[in-house]
Amino acid sequence: YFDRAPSDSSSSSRPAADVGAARLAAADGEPGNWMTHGGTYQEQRFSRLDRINQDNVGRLGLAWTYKLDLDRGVEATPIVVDGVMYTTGPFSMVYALDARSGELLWKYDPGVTKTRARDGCCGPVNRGVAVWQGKVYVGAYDGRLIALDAATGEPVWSVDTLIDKNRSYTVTGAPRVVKGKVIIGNGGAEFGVRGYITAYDADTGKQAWRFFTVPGDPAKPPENEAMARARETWFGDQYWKQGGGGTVWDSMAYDPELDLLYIGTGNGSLWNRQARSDGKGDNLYLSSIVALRPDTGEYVWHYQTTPGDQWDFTATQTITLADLEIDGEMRPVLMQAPKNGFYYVLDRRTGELISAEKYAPANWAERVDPATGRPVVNQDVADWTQGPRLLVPGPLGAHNWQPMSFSPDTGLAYIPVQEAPAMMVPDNDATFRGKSRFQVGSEPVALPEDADTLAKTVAAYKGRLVAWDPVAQKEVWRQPFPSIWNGGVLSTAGGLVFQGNVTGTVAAYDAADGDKLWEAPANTGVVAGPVTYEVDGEQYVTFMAGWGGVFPLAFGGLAANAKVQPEARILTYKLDGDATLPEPRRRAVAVPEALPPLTADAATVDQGRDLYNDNCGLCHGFSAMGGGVVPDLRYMDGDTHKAFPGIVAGLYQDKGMPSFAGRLTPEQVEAIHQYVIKRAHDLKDSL
Ligand SMILES: O=C(O)c1cc(C(=O)O)c2c(n1)C(=O)C(=O)c1cc(C(=O)O)[nH]c1-2
Ligand SMILES: [Ca+2]
Repeated sequence: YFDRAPSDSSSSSRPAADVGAARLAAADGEPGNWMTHGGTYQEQRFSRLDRINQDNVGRLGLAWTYKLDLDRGVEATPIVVDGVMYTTGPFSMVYALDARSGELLWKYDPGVTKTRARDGCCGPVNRGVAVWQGKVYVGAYDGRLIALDAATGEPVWSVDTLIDKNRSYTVTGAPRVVKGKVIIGNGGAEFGVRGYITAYDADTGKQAWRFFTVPGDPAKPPENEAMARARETWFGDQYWKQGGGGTVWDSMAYDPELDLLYIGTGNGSLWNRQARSDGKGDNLYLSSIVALRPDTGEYVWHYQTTPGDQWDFTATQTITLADLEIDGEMRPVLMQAPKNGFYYVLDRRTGELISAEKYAPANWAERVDPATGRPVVNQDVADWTQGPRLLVPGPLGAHNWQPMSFSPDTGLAYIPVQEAPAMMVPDNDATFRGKSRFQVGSEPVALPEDADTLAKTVAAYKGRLVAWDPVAQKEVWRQPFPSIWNGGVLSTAGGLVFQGNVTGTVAAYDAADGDKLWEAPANTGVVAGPVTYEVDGEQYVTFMAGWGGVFPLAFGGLAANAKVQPEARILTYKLDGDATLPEPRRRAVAVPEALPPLTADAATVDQGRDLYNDNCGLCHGFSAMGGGVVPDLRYMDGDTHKAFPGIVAGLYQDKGMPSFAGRLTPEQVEAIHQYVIKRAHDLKDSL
């Protein structure tokens, strides 16, 4: 019953040619494939395959590995159709491989300009492709949506999805295909953009509809009724200059019976509501789940998880559909564990709140009031526009994009939970500063520079895999990790939960009680969500390995307990697999014997710190502590120090280091350099 009825045409016809509405809607009936981002339209990331199960999972070994071209963050969920795997690597490169052997069938590099990496918050990551009727769709980091021939990887069509080249939009999410339309959003709400999502005809690339998530130019009439209603919840005219936010950068799900497409929207842009909306208003449709008609993009309902968001509390985390028995009644629900720390169960027909409870510590709100469906916000604790505040969770969230899973067998959700508090310091006068700038309405982010405080902060960053009962709204078991930023999750009918983690391993747990049943090295931190599939009667489990994303880039100083080398590789396991994992690639990371002297006075170093954190910190690590993915500047050798002004002016553009000429004066570059030299001395002194 698990295997698809063999058809004469399927072997001889073009790859994935018959992946269409009927096959996708019934995807749970053919678990040998993994045909959509979340496994099925319900996005449960649960597989009915059980050849690999609790009794034999200890026998898992590598079936094959495949090294990706670029060692940067790997966040893709592979798609597997009829024995072929379609997946992506950094900078939106697409790979098609024989799912049995890992043999490369074709590769497609969209040629994203490497310096574009600066235009996104979290690195040139990509979360995977969609497949539909013989085509493979990828959203390129620079905003193009590209259709490839599934047989050859040749481009069939390409459209530019971006509306404004003067704003830093990027695409990191996986497209979804619903009823012949490819749907893609974008990111950029840390850079001043207006969020939207667009649907394109899957055959031709012709635009079908676009839904904006926040209102547009206040001088013009609203685009539609949903925008008219949203506008009443925004104040002043700043939001339009600041972008507004609400980017749809990751999650979607679809209910074919209700014919509703669910999208998750992101944070406000700027984060600071004082600077964005006169400090008031719900600011619809930020941090919301919005239900749309997939044919037209017409608004049907919304539920806002974080009204008036000012904490980067995106509601872009996994949207999972399931049927749950609640108070004796089967309810069609939608579940999400967004950044804000509450686990939401909604009725997906109407958006009505069924329940919401904290799945992790959260100090911004007391609880969600079931009568109003709204959070009871701790204004004094959480409103950092009134002054510096320690936020729990901070902007990294109690759960980020790493996908959660839901098992209908156990009735439990499996969530990569994290504790990542953050101190926010306001800049209430912030205004839009132009493209390619991280701008949220705060003072530049800084990490502790003294060893004791840093160690305490590192220790406060805790990660765990949590099994959550969504009916009782309570934790059932947990598996702790030494840091945050653990991988996405897969659960199976074999009673297993699979997850990679920051310690550089991949593992399987007992879905019922969390006991670890299997573990294997990955050489690198694993953040992507694993998948499982079956070919010729053999079940495989694939992890996309490769350390990256926002935590190692920006907060590398807190990743001391993580396996930070960014080796990008596909790891596929089967029972009794005997392939070997190549030796980890070692990087020479020694502080040079002779460091340039620190010549600047304290005031200049302070200026250099702010300039560094504002201009360099998001990629090279705040407070000049790298996370392994791009160079940690404290380790620069003598020649690099000599070339420093030239590098900042564009010498290494081919390596992805953009030019800051025109943004920074030579004096400012020198102040930054002096700060980096100071941090190199700090490091050397601490060894
Ligand atoms: O607001 C946005 O537009 C936006 C976009 C993205 C993205 O596209 O990757 C992230 C975030 N926000 C974000 O807040 C966040 O924590 C985050 C983590 C990551 C990642 O890939 O590691 N992306 C993003
Ligand atoms: Ca964000």
